[in-house]
Amino acid sequence: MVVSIHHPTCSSPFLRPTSPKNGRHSSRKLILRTGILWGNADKAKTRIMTFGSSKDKADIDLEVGERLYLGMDFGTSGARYALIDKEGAIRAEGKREYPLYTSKDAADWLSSWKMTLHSLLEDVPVSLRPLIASISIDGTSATTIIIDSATGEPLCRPLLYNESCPDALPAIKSIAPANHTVCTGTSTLCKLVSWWNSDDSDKESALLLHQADWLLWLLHGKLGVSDYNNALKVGYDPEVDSYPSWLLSQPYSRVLPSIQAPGTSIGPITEDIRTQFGFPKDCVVCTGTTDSIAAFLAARATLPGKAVTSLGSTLAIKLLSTNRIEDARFGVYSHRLDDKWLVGGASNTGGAVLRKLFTDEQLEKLSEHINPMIASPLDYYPLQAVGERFPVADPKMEPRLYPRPESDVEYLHGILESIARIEAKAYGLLKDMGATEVEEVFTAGGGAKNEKWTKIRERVLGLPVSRALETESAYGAALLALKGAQYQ
Ligand SMILES: Nc1ncnc2c1ncn2[C@@H]1O[C@H](COP(=O)(O)OP(=O)(O)O)[C@@H](O)[C@H]1O
Ligand SMILES: O=C(CO)[C@H](O)[C@H](O)COP(=O)(O)O
Repeated sequence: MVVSIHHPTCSSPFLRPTSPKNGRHSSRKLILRTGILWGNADKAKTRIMTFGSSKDKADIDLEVGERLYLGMDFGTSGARYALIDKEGAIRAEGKREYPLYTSKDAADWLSSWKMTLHSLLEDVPVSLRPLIASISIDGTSATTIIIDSATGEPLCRPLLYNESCPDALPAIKSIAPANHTVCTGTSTLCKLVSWWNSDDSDKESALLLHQADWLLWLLHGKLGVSDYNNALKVGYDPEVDSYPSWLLSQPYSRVLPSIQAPGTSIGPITEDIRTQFGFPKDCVVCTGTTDSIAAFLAARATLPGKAVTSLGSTLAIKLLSTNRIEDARFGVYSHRLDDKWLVGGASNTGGAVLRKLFTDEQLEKLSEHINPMIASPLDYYPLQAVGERFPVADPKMEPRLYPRPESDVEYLHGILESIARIEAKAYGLLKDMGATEVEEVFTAGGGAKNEKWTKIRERVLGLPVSRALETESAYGAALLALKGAQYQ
């Protein structure tokens, strides 16, 4: 039985850039690969010349009437877009850092994400926008936004993917099955229950959305729609395609969004945004997914035993398995991918720790001097702050990044090797819990470009490790847009 919870649709919000609120506006265009579209009107083909890209592409021909598909990734440290054709070739891509907005001395993430969405749409080449048939977005998992469904205004600040609300855990453990995915402080359900129990605002028209849902709502204007990947951590059961009865019987269940499969057409882009950016009348907006699932989709891994490690700000692992496993005690859960399961979890270790110590340029230079075939004797647990989600779910776990050697090359080697050991522990845990055994690992995210790290990981994992065909989650979101356009 599918339970759908419908919400009144409030007036669609305008996607207008909000002026920085007492904060710096530091958004800037970092990389833009764009195209110049020209062609002889009576020619069957138009020609695209890309310039300024890191990958020189030959002239690319677009069939007259061909359509394009736009994916956007709202990750931890910034957002990207990828525009692809029906064969999956990239026609344009770009990225933006999040501008810093503050409100009452706290980060104003909603203004930052809204401005970044506007900037990414502005970065899409004007000449290609009329060809865009569909749009989808991925966001960080369990990033929770609670809004007033009558006005669209937030009822509290967004709670980010790695924030924890342990105060709600006892209540959740008393209703959910033992060690269920929601039984961890960083789960979306913990964030919802913590707000429900502590916030005295009027909850009558409250509605929960995930980051990707909220961004997509800005484009399609229909409130209360999510996907079964983003909804996993609020308790949705993708196996039976409904919220479980133990959740629906709770008073706060009425704030839950209705659920579609990722890459499902929700409806047309709103007229004001369509005309503002020059999208075609038949452009549809499709449900999204989470950033690490989008990274898996981008890697195009289709066989059980294939895995994707996302080396972004965090270390997120996705292994394609024929069976579902979950245990909140270790931060292990399974996302549905059609008729199979993406088992894994997300650690708080990863690139964000590196970025606090080294710039990307320093990482590149220092890595040149690392011999990946020699094991580092240094044993760290690289965390930005106290608390780990996976493969050990311990909110009190302390970062361990000392002793620091004189040589930064040795220090970086130790950190990269220590993160590789955490990755190996994670894959070993999944095998012990009965998931399909991993046989090959593809790498996504910013760390995928580090060939020395790839070699270190191959040695530590004892498996073939390579860079994914496409390493950006935005590409995976574009594949969801393509899917949504094809199965409207
Ligand atoms: N050469 C490199 N070696 C290892 N890590 C790198 C390198 N260059 C960038 N990174 C890391 O990649 C991360 C950014 O990856 P990205 O996928 O953009 O993150 P996210 O999407 O989570 O914001 C940064 O934390 C940075 O430290
Ligand atoms: O670390 C994160 C942000 O980058 C998210 O937690 C990541 O998306 C993993 O969550 P999921 O496995 O649900 O996709």
